[in-house]
Amino acid sequence: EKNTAESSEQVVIFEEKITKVNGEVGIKRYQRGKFLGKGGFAKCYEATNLETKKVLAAKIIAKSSLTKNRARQKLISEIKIHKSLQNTNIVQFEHVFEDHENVYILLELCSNQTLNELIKRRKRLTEIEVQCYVAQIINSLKYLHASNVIHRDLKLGNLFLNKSMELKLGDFGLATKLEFEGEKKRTICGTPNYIAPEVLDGKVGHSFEVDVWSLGVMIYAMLIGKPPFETPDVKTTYRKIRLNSYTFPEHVLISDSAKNLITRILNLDPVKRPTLDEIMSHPFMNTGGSIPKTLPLSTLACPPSASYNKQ
Ligand SMILES: CC[C@@H]1C(=O)N(C)c2cncnc2N1C1CCCC1
Repeated sequence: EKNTAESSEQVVIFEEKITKVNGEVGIKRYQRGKFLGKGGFAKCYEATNLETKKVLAAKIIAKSSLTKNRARQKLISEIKIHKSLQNTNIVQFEHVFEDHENVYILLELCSNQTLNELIKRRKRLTEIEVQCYVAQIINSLKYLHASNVIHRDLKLGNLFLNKSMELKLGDFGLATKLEFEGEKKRTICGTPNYIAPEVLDGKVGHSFEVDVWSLGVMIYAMLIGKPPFETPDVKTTYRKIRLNSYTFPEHVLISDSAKNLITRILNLDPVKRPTLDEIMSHPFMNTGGSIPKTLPLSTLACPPSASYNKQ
């Protein structure tokens, strides 16, 4: 028969041996689909649960890449925290299992990639679109902080978009859970453009306010097209962050309420930054279409942002 590429392409299955409660041994099979890309130590693919036909996103981490204890601890922490979360604006953690070679993490599929790709394509978003994405980010952060979890790596590349362009916060590799009231964290971590000044300072310790800082950086990046402190060199970026040195470029028109909100959030003093509720009730989040105050957030229909799906 015609030896076309399809027929020679081998079907890759990864399977999980499960022992049911009654002691019976069963097998769960997943068919590996298209390559989604690399994420840290992981190779990511679409994966179909052959029983339920549900298509998921699989992060496959070779155990051989987990020799260093730091990488192992990070993965264990990511799984422990992400597994415990359930929110409409957080990537759903579906399942995790391992075999001799790999660890398999199965997550909710977000087929419209991330806000990072959207900004790269569109250059910048309209204020209405930004309000809509910010409302969803705040919804996820209110839940996360109420669960005593700090994300610590908020950036456009960790905000995923599903087929309906709904926003889903993902990648809990740098997240941490606070064990007691008022606990402060000291480990320096995050992505240079989005990292809060107090994390760089390293002496005072940091808490939930670092996620609010990163939200301010993301609002700026969505409206302007690039993050406020971005430079070709990380050390210079850190200096600009510590000096709070950024400007609003003349050629990009943004409203005074947008500038006011960004300025309030990017305060070097964490306690002076607005809370998530204060951001939600800021004029920037309540101008544009006259949305009656009585409508619950969920009915806030987002304006159509062109999705990637061709169909
Ligand atoms: C599976 C890893 C990561 C992710 O976390 N989610 C939720 C996701 C969900 N849907 C598609 N891709 C996703 N990714 C991409 C894959 C390559 C880089 C990041």
